[in-house]
Amino acid sequence: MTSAVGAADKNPHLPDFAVEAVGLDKTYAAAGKQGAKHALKTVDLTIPRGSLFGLLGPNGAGKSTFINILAGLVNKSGGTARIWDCDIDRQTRQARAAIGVVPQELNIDPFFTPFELLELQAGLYGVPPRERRTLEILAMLGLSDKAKAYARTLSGGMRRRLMVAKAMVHNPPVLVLDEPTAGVDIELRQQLWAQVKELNRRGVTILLTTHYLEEAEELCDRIAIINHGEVIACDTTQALLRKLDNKTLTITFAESFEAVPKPFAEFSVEKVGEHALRFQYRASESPLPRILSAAGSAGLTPVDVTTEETDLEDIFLQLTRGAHAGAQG
Ligand SMILES: Nc1ncnc2c1ncn2[C@@H]1O[C@H](COP(=O)(O)OP(=O)(O)OP(=O)(O)O)[C@@H](O)[C@H]1O
Repeated sequence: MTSAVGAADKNPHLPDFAVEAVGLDKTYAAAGKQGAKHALKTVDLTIPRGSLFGLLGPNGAGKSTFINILAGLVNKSGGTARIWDCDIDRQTRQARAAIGVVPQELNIDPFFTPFELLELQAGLYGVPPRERRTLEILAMLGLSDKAKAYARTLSGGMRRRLMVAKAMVHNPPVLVLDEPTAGVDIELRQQLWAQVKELNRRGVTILLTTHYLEEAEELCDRIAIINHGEVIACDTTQALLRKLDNKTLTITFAESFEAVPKPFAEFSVEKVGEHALRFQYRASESPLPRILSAAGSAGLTPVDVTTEETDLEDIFLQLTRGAHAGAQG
């Protein structure tokens, strides 16, 4: 296994993609009164090596299903997936060795110390004692001085970091974090973000699921948005945000009008009520002087102006609404 920490980008033997999923499909069988659930619908997703990739979606979108298939915890119904160039069906052992998963729940045995827990985990993964990096991993996650403390005495933040440490014992080049900051306070969230960025800086490819748009925006260089088991957008964070470079300006006029007056023909504009117009424009433009001069030509007197910025939340809503209507993003 190639060492993730410090893995050089230039190494020609490293794969271009940390994860490649093609046509990944999952239907959970019906159980009791619950009907069958088509949770993943032929998902194609590639995660470039070295990226900090966010899988964003509302509850029940299929995020956990996707990562649990990669982790070997859920059997897929169709499609293929490769982790670090190893097929999860045909090279199962290598694929598993290439991935570390930090689950949502903090399942830590309170009667072990962090050192013991990592040693145990390394044993489970068959890492020979001489290859274990227990102290190094604890240091990397800021837990050196807690190495010999009982886990029950650790703070919530330390426990989260210990979960990350556990997922790193076999030195996987790909680390998956399932909702890493769900229910975590703001200060702790910032700490975890810093830690995740540092791991990524050291060469670990990170895939995280979240339903916090702010988290994806702050941390991730690429984002895929998943809804009802379908990927509805996948792009660099910057490109997604550019799509959001969208502002709305509403001007209320003293006069009423029946249709959008002619001088506003050059704008993307709609009439709202008897007296107001709503303009859509790119945040990078500043159309207000032109709009006001058009208002002058139309003989209208502005009496109120409001603006709204579109953010990731809006695009997310737009896209997910589109998906409800059966459209593809
Ligand atoms: N073991 C299972 N059996 C049946 N249905 C399941 C099972 N696990 C998940 N599902 C269903 O599959 C769909 C996708 O669930 P999944 O947990 O992958 O979503 P998610 O995006 O991770 O949501 P969350 O953020 O709530 O964890 C949901 O409708 C869920 O109820």
